[in-house]
Amino acid sequence: MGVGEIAIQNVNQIYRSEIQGAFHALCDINIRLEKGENLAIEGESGSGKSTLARLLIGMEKPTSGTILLDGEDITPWNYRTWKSNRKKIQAVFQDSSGTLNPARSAFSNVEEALINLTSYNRKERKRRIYDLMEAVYMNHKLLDTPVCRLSGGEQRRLSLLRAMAIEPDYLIMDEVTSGLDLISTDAVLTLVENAAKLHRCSCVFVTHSRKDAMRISNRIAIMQNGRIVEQGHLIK
Ligand SMILES: Nc1ncnc2c1ncn2[C@@H]1O[C@H](COP(=O)(O)OP(=O)(O)OP(=O)(O)O)[C@@H](O)[C@H]1O
Repeated sequence: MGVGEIAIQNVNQIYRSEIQGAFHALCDINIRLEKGENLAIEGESGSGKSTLARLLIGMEKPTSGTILLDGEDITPWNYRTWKSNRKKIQAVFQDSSGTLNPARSAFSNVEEALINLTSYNRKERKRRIYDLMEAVYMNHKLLDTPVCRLSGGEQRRLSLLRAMAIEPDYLIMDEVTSGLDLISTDAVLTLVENAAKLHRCSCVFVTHSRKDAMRISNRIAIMQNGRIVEQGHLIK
């Protein structure tokens, strides 16, 4: 198994509570993704899409099963292992409050990731941030603005831009286009398309929108009640 491949094998996620008892949020999930492939995970609300995304980035551990990145089982990884792999795998969620520092400027939020995870010098960092701002149709003037004063859509684009700036091997996106207007949606999808082509980054794209899935993905898995009910290649 090479760099950029994902194998999700017999994964189950069971939540237990006193009121509900055992709830199977994910049942026997099996997905294999080759390097540079883009997988859309589509399904109705509550079908388990975000749960699967959380497992892929170590926010939760599965009840059973294995998840292999580059052939390595990530399920036993602890906080330190995840931290040392931040360059490899990046995630963007609908709510960007967990990834961006609201008090700091847009520029310093992105630059911090570049300082920590790449070897770009100051001039290269600035160039990269300006180029990516253009790619997502964001005005350079916003770079000096504290994140807390950006709109929800701008914050989402900024966190995507931040994740892509460091050119990860894997990019996990959960509902990154929901609630955005048509122009912003187009900008986000174009950026994802280009990143996948240029860096051969493997993307997992959680969405409700078949149209968005068709545009940027070559594979699709459709979920229902915690199970994958259909899986295959998208023909464009
Ligand atoms: N920590 C938890 N404890 C108990 N149940 C949970 C937990 N997290 C998720 N669930 C349940 O698991 C199911 C799947 O949730 P999930 O968020 O993965 O769905 P989704 O397909 O992403 O939905 P949406 O499209 O609305 O975001 C839901 O019924 C949810 O209530």
